[in-house]
Amino acid sequence: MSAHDLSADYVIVGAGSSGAAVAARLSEDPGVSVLLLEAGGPDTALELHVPAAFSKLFRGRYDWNYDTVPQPELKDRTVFWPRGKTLGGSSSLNAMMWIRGFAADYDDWAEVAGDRWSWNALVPYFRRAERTEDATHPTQGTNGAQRVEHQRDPRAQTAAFLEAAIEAGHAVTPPNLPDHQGFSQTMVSQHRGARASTADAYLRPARRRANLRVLTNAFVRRVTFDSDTEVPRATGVYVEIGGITRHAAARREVILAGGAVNTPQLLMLSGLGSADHLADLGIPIIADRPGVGANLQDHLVAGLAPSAHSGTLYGATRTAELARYLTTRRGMLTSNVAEAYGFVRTDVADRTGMAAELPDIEIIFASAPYVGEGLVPPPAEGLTVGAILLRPRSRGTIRLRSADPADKPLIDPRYLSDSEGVDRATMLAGLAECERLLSTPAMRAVTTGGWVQPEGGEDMTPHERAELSLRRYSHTLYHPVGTARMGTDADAVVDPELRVRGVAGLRVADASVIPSLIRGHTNAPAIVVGEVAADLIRGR
Ligand SMILES: Cc1cc2nc3c(=O)[nH]c(=O)nc-3n(C[C@H](O)[C@H](O)[C@H](O)COP(=O)(O)OP(=O)(O)OC[C@H]3O[C@@H](n4cnc5c(N)ncnc54)[C@H](O)[C@@H]3O)c2cc1C
Repeated sequence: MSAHDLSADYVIVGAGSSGAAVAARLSEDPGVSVLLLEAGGPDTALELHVPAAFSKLFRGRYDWNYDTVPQPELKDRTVFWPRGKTLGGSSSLNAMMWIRGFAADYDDWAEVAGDRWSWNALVPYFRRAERTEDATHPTQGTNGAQRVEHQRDPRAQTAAFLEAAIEAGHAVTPPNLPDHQGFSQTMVSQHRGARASTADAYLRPARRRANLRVLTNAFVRRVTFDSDTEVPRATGVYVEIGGITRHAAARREVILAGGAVNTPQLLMLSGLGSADHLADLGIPIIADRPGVGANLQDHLVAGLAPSAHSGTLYGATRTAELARYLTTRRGMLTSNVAEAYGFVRTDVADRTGMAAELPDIEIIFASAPYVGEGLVPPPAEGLTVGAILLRPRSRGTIRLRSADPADKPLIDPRYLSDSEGVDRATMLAGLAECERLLSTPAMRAVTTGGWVQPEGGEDMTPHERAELSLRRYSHTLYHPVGTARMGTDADAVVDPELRVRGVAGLRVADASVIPSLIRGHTNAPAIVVGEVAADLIRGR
C-alpha cells in the first residue's frame, strides 16, 4: 500500500471494540492487506487512560456526543448517549467493567443465528480474547489479548456493599462464571491500574505489521457498490480525510464496525434500509432491508444515591490523588467507579416466565454518587446503588435525520415502552432490592441517612424515591445492540456469517449484530464478535 493508494484487500470501518479485534486478527496473515479507518483521532490524551476520569470524556472530542429523542416514559427527557470516537472506540471511553453475562444469553443468540453462536462454541473465542488475572473458571482465557484484572485500590465501601449483599441473603461469587453468578467485585479491562482498551490489546501489538494500515481522523461517509452484477457488490467506501473525500477500494470485503448507532446509519446512507425511509430522504436504494436500525435494545439504569461518610471517590480529584496515580498507579484514580455488582431475580421474572435461575436485574454499585448522567462531578460524599434492566422487552430504532452523513442519527430506544409494562415493573422491583441492600447494617454503617439523589430523599417513601429515580434520573448504561441483527430468518440484517443480506462483499462486525442483550456488559461480547468475524472472513 503506498501513501496515496487507499485500496486494500479488507477495508474495516471503525477501530472500536470489534473493529480493532478484526483488524488485528486479519493482519496476522502477511498475505493480505488491511485498511482500518477510524473517524476519531489517536488515543494519546492522558484522560483516556486514567480510569476514574472516564466520565470527564463525555461530550468532549473523543465522544460522538449523541442524545436520544424525548422518551415519553421518562418524563419526555432526552437521554445522553456517549460513544467512543478514537482508537479503541467505546472501549477507550467505557467504565471498564468486564462482565460476560450468562451462558444462557449466548445460547439465545444460537436460537436465532445457529450453533456457531452458542456459549459452547464461543468459549474458545472468550479464551482467545481474555488475559484474566487469577482466572477462576476454565472458560476464562489467561493468555489472550485483552487484560482483565482486579481493581488495584477498591474503596472500603465496596467491601461494605458485598457484605450487605450477604446480609440481604445473596451469594458472593467469583466474577464471570457461566451461570449461578451472584454478587462480585468488578474485574476491569485495565493493566496495572490504567485503562486497557482494544487499541492497547489489539492494535498496539500489531502496529509494526506492513500489511496493516490504520488511518485516524478518517470519517467514512458511505459504502460504494458495483450494481452491474446480479447482486450489488460492495467495492469500497467514500472516506473524508483532511476535508477531502476519497475512495478506499476493497479488493475482497468491506467490514463495518462503527458500533450499534453508526453502523445502521452507514448502512442506510449506503442505500440499505427500509425502502420507505430511504425514499423519504432521497437516498437511492440498493436493497430494501427494513431490519436495519430496528430491534434497538439498551440497558436502562436507575440509581439511588445516598450520602456517605468520607472515603468515597468524591475525593478523587485532589492533587494528591493525581500525584499518587502518576507515581504509583494506585489510589482513587485507578477506580472504574462501578466497583461491584450483583445479579438478582425479582418476582416479576417468576410471573412472566423467565427461565429459572436467571436474573432479570443487575444491581450496580458505585463508590460515588453518579448523578446528572455522569455529566456533573460528584457533588458530595455519596454512593450509588442502581438497578439495571437486563432483558428489556422494549425495542427502539435508529433512523436517519437526513441524507447528510455529518448529521447525527435519530436515536429512539423507546425505554419502558413494552405494552404489558414488564420493563417498568421489573425496574421498580429492582429499585426495591436496592433499598433492601441500603437498609442492611453494612450499608447503614457507611451511609449517613441523607440523600444526594433524589434530593430530599430522607423525607420520601422508598416507593417515591424509586419513581423519581426511574422517571427523572434513569439513564443509559451505554449498551446499545441489535440494530443490524444477525439471524437465519429473512428479516435478519446479516446472516450467521455476518454477511449483509441482499448484497455481496459486505459484513458487519460489531455490537449491532447482537440479536438480544446479554445479562452482562457489552464490551466483552463486542470483542468476541470481532474475533469470530475474523475467523469467518478467513474461512475458519
Ligand atoms: C460511557 C460508556 C461506558 C461503558 N461502560 C462499559 C463497561 O463498563 N463494560 C462494558 O462491557 N461495556 C461498557 N460500555 C459498552 C461497550 O464499551 C460497547 O458496547 C462496545 O465498546 C461496543 O463496541 P463496538 O465495536 O460495537 O463499537 P465501538 O467500540 O463504539 O466502536 C465503533 C468505532 O467506529 C468508529 N466509527 C463510527 N462511525 C464511523 C465512521 N463513519 N467512519 C469511521 N469510523 C467510524 C467510532 O469512532 C468507533 O471508534 C460502555 C460504553 C460507553 C460509551
